[in-house]
Amino acid sequence: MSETPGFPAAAARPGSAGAREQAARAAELDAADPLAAIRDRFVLDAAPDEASGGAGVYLDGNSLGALPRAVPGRIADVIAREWGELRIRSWTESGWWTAPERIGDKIAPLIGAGPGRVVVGDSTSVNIFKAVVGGVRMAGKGCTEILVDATTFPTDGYIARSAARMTGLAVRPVEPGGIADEVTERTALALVNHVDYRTGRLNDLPGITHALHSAGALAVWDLCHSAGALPVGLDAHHVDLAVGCTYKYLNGGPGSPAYLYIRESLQERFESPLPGWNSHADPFAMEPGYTPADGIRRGRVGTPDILSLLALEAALEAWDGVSIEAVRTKSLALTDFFLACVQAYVPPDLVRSLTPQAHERRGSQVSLACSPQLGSSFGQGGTPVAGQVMDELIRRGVVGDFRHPDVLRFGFTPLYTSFADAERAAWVLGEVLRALPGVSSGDGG
Ligand SMILES: Cc1ncc(COP(=O)(O)O)c(C=O)c1O
Ligand SMILES: Nc1c(O)cccc1C(=O)C[C@H](N)C(=O)O
Repeated sequence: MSETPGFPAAAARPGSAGAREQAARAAELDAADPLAAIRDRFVLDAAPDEASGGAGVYLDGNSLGALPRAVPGRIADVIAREWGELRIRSWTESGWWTAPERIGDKIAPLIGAGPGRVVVGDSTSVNIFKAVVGGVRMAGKGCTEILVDATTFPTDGYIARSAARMTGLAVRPVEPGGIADEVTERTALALVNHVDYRTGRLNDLPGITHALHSAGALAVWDLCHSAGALPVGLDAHHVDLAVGCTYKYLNGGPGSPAYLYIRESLQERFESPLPGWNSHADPFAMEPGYTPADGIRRGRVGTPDILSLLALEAALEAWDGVSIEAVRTKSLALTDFFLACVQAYVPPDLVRSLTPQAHERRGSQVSLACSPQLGSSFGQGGTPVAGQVMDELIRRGVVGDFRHPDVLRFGFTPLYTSFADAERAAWVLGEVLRALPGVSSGDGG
């Protein structure tokens, strides 16, 4: 392990009383964890280990989920047998043609949707386009604007602006907490992130959806950072349209296809802005005129990305026998415990949690703002130190990520993250921060 300039080599971990207490608590929590055995369904590094200095704490499942063990064998079979031997017959005999709806129905219970309401395919960005233009086409004639979450992941804003230009509407950015006050009878829809990608704040999906409906507007939710991490309740809260990716907490793999949810009672009115032949009522009639399919199939576009789709289907087997409620319970316990360990191990005032303390406002990540006012060797011209801190954490085996300008993000995937992982990550963070110039170095804990 080569050293990062400015950071000493990782020291052997001293056994202070505080650290022993947190490590013992982690062991207790792991022993009592009903989801602990699910970790074996994933390919991960060996568990943190005191003797070796600990390797492999993966806290970036909110960007790219870990590999489920069921995927490689399934994909090998798809390639060798379904493609290699059956070839074109697999569209029917191996169920390739119906995979987008079949896999949509497997995701549906995780986001509180009944069967026939979710279709898998295309990227989240493309599905945002379908949902926003499709939503505007269903909105009242006098509508002049689309509200967009002012703190949104950028792709949503970019696409909403383009969709607005194409439909003659304006985009107005609004903080999610202000939507109930800002929505008017001229609002066609609001596009909102369920969990904020930077801070991990969980927005009030039931309340915001209700406020939008009261003003006659549609609610379009981006579930990228909530699906697979917490209950969403799409049907129960009468959400109109929703999109989300499958490569984060659903562990579908890099670039795995996204999904589109259309409320059942709206499906008949949904007019896709991308009416490709897969969404036609009779695709193999190959008629020049377009007639949309009934039901959720009208959310499809063109030929599905079969290898990625079937990798996702195998990945979803990791959910067999797991309830999303149990995942939420563990997620909150993990993030509570991580925050407690950060408080115990990190010298005061070096980091500040951007993630809400309140459980009802917290997603499944912890974002820590890392102060820019540290030693000059770390902050050239006022550049925050957080990026270098994350580089050093990764070098020491704790993988989170960094978002500009000063955010350290740690994602907790309850299917495979242990309490020992959380404790180890907080310890290493404290160690890295104590090594910064001008920070007094105790042994933490
Ligand atoms: C909230 C949100 N929406 C959309 C995306 C990305 O969409 P796409 O998969 O099309 O790149 C991300 C992350 O990449 C995201 O965090
Ligand atoms: N989608 C990503 C990608 O293709 C490459 C690297 C990262 C990502 C991400 O998922 C970013 C992520 N949505 C975020 O929350 O920052």
